[in-house]
Order: sequence, then C-alpha cells, then structure tokens
Amino acid sequence: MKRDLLVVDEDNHLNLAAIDPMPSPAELRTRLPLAAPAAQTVATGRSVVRNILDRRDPRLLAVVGPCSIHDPAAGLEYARRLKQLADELADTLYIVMRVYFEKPRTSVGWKGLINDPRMDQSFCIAEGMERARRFLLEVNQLGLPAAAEALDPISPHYLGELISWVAIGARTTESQTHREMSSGLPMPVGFKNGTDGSVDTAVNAILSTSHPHAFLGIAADGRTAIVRTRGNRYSHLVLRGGSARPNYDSVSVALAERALAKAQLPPNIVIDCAHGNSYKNPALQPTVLSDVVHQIKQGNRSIVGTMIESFLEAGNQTIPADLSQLRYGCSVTDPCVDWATTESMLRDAADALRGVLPGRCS
Ligand SMILES: O=C[C@H](O)[C@H](O)COP(=O)(O)O
Ligand SMILES: C=C(OP(=O)(O)O)C(=O)O
Repeated sequence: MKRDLLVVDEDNHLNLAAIDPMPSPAELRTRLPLAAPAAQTVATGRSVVRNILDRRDPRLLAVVGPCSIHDPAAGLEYARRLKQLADELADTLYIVMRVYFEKPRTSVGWKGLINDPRMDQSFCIAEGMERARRFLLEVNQLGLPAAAEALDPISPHYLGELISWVAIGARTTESQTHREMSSGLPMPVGFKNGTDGSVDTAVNAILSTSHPHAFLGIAADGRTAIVRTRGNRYSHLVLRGGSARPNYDSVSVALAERALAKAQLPPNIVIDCAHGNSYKNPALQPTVLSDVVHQIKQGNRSIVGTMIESFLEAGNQTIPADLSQLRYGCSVTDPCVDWATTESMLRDAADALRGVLPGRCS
C-alpha cells in the first residue's frame, strides 16, 4: 500500500514512521456484506442477550471461546463444535462464542489478528480487518452468535454489525473513549472490573454509558465526524477478579450487587471464570464455574452470565519465529481449557441448572 500520507515535517512527525491508508468501513462492508442467515444470527443474538438482562429469558449467558483468534481454520473448527453443543444445551444456556481479535496488553506483545494478522510484526491491519470480518461472517453463518472485546474505537465501524455481545476490558473500563463508544453500540456491553479489582470503575462506566454522549469519531466513509449517541441501557458488570484476589465468590457478588443498587443500576452480573478469577490458571476455571452454578442454585438472581476461555487444546504457547511450529488449536495469548473440559463444564452447568433458572424470571 502506498505510504503517501505522511507529510515530512520533522518537528511534528518526530515519532511517526508512516500513516498508511485503510479502506473505509463502508468499502469493507460492501466487499464482505452481512446477509441472511448471518444477519438473523446477530439479530437473534442481541435480542436474546437483552432478554436475559431483562429477565425475560431465564437462561444463563455463556460467553465461551479462545482467548484470541490467531488461526481462522482452528477457530472455525472450534466454532462448529461449539455450535453443536450450544444447540444441545439451548434449553438452559445461551452460548455465544468469544471471537476476540483485539488484545489489550499489560505492556507489549501480540495485539491480535487485526493488528498483526501475519504474526510477524508486519502489522497489515487492512488485511487483519478483512480476515476478522470474514471470520465473523462465517461464525454467524453457522448460526452461532459472536462476542468480542471492543478495544480500538474505530474497529466497531468495520465489525460491530456482526457482534452480539461486547466486552470492555479491565484495562479500558476507566477510559472515557470506551465509555462514549459503548453508549452508541447497538449490542449489550459488559464492563469488566479494573485490573486492580475495582468494581466502582465498572459501575461508573455503566452509568456513563447509559447516558447520551457526543464525541469525535468516524463515519462509514472513514471521514472524521461528530458522533452523537443515545446511551446504551444494556451495559452491565463483568466480575473478572483483580490483581490481589478473585471476586466470583458470594461475598464479592453481594458487594457488587450493593454497588450496582447504590448507583440505581440493574443487578446484572456476568462472571468471568478466567483472568483474575482463576489466576490465569485454566485448571481453576471449572472450580469457578461450579461455584457460580452453586450460587445460582442457592437463589442468587443477579448472575446472568459467565465467561470461559477455551480452545481445542489446553494451555497456551509462545508465538514461534517459524510459524509452521505453531501448535494447532492452542492459544497464543492466555491459557485456555481444552475442548473436552469445555464440554464437561458446560454440560455439568446445564444439568445442574435445568429447572432452576425459570424461577428467576419475574
Ligand atoms: O486476556 C488476555 C490477557 O489477559 C490480556 O490481553 C493481557 O495480557 P498480558 O498481561 O499478557 O499482556
Ligand atoms: C483481556 C481480557 O480480559 P480482561 O480485560 O479481563 O483482562 C479478555 O477477556 O481477553
């Protein structure tokens, strides 16, 4: 791609190497259009999640999938298996696949398929965006709704119409930019507590996002624009644990409920079994999920969903210099539970909750 947009001006471009053009969101959307049946999957996905948050659908939302998608072939194999399981357990669980293309890093590291699709620091973002959109179309085409973290505020213009549930990550929940963006997103948005465990950060984010905002953004043609939003009334809390300790336990959940009530927000909580809730040790994810299920069976009414980091193979791997050495179906970011564990976690949860959930709907 031509690098002709960088004006050589030594003072003002001291730290810029290049500014490369991108196709506009409208161009990519025309090239890879969203049509039936994928469009129906998204519409249904959003509407079911909204109904779960409104207690009009008693099922437990389960956001399940790899920490990140790095190999679309393995991701699609995973999606096919998950779709089959989702259909089987649909009476109790509403399964949405984690399709995460943007990774927020504590310091540095691979930032996901959009940022560096070739995993070689060539940063072919236009190619990454196209591959991400193609993958999301395929997953939705299977009838499986998708969940993603919205990290770059421009990405939803390219991909948002394919996503049924969005997370704002622990590292960006406090960011005004992400709160503003979320206030205009069409799907429910889960705000994670801060990496330090702060629930108030997420509560403030939910409050902010429920209001209208006006801010600088882009339009479908890629031009900068003033974006005016209406506010998103389906934003909610995701407990993911903090640097000091997990927060999936019943005391932490009760404290989170109290914080939401104090802010006059609906008691809607999703519990992430990974990250700070399992010290990034995937072997602990089943323990967290069992505890969540137990709380619901004991009468908890605020837990509306859960999240699992899962892939075909257990654990994770560092990205090798020779990409042919990558282990198929194994995460290149956080460690995941393998497919067999995923299946038994979800089956056990569904079995334990069958018949219990309808009583939670008013
Ligand atoms: O879920 C992913 C990671 O926890 C997040 O991207 C941070 O990862 P890092 O601490 O390895 O950078
Ligand atoms: C980065 C993630 O989570 P968190 O923001 O909780 O660290 C994630 O879910 O991929």
